Amino acid sequence: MAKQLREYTWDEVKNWLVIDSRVYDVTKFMSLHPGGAHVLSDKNVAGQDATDAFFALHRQEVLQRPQYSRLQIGTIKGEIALVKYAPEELSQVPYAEPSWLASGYFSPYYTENHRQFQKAMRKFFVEVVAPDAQACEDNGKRLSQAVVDKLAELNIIAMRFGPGKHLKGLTLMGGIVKPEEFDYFHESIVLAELGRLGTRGYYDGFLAGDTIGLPPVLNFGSPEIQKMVVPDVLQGKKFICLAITEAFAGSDVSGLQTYAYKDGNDWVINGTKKWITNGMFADWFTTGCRTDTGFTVILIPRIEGVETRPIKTGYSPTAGTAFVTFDNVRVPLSHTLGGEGKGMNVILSNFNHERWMMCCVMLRTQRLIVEECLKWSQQRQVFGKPLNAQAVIRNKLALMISRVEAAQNWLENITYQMNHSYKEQSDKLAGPIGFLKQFATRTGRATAGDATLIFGGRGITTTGMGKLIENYHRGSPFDAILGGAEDVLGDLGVRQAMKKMPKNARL
Ligand code: HEM
Repeated sequence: MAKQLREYTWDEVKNWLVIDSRVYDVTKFMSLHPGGAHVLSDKNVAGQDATDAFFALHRQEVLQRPQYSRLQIGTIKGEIALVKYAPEELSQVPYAEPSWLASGYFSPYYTENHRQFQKAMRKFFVEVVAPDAQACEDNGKRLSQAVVDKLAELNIIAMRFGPGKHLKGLTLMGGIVKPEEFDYFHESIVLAELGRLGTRGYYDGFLAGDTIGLPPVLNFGSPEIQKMVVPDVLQGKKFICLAITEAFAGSDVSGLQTYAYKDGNDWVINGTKKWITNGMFADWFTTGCRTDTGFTVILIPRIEGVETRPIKTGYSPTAGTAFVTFDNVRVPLSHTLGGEGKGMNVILSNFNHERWMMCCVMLRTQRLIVEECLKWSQQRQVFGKPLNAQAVIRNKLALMISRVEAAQNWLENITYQMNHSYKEQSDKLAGPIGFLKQFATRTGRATAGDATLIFGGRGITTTGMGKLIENYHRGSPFDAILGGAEDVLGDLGVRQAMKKMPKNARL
């Protein structure tokens, strides 16, 4: 039964704490307080309005934790709380939401259905995913099966492969959107809500392996292979990953050494793979192999001869990043995806969607960082004034807002093109998506640097006020490397443009 809260007058609360009109009995908590006991009995704090003192040092969510919320014994008579904890609602902080969600702004791209979908998706991410994200980011465990089961129930796993045949007959998000109406803006909304959690390792742990490992099966697998793999992955019963990079070679696919040779009706595979996202818990490995006829992609189940061990990266082990070894692994020839020697085609066809997904997530996290900085620079007092009274801080805010707004507008433009001409993607979209990812990762790291300076010591601390800044600063270099290194992608865009230069173009 919920505790009965009483109303108090200021005279009655001399020994207690009052934060935003809520009265807390901290008598027993004092000696346990991580910030020390005496601060709670200080004459400017105990029995006084400690709202500003509290919010200068703690995130709102501290008071939501059950062990602390139960310290509340009542409220101050006639006063109402000003600070509202409502993470599922649209933020009213300027630029904290993309303009299509900000009141008074208009967008040519989003419909009422996208808005309804966003509302439901936010609620789902806040209520179901966020607690798991924070726990796994901290303890390094893989995302919980309970969350995977929920994702499967709402068909969110299937939605992460974009619009297409795989959605046919499914009820998406309880029926909010019909499979035939689901478009890339819907998918971008799922990704944005994930990015808004601000937990970079968990984002990759959140089935990123499925999103890049399954498309080669969906697009190039035989009907038998698809039957064996696709339903289980979409229902969250099995997991798949993409195993291309090696210690020997990354983007330079010709340098890969994992070798597959034919023996009767089987491939026999030997080699190693490195930096394989979700490899630690994958049941299937969509694997790039050198074969006698060139580069071939082969689907390898976790069977005898397959070993995975964790790689310690700079972000949370919840991503399941693995070093994979294949030791005389035997799989039927029918596990070839896209034909023998035609692996390059399979891999290239994956890239645009992967890079676009990364842009959706990382730009939403970048926007979250802008929101954090706007809030912090308003509430933090330095030299007797809010931090945002300093022109150097406002200058940083100006640049970070401009960067994320520019990238968001570009992202929406590209998403619109994807809705209309996805088939022409390799021709029309590979270059722009490469440029956008380069831009988003550069701006991301610039914003991470600025945000760290705004937050100072808190920006390099994994808990407390600046924890999201610290996570972003540590995680944003991953965006610049995974899915294609930043400078390589810029170069790709220019090379694509060069191919299209009219031969007769002259100054
Ligand atoms: C019910 C009231 C309070 C609760 C539940 C509480 C809880 C906490 C917690 C959990 C932390 C660890 C850091 C974090 O997770 O953010 C912390 C740190 C701290 N608290 Fe409190 N606190 C309360 C009130 C206050 C008040 C009124 C003050 C003083 C003005 C205060 C001063 C501090 C300080 C100085 C730190 C260390 C901050 C840092 O490391 O940056 N706390 N508190």
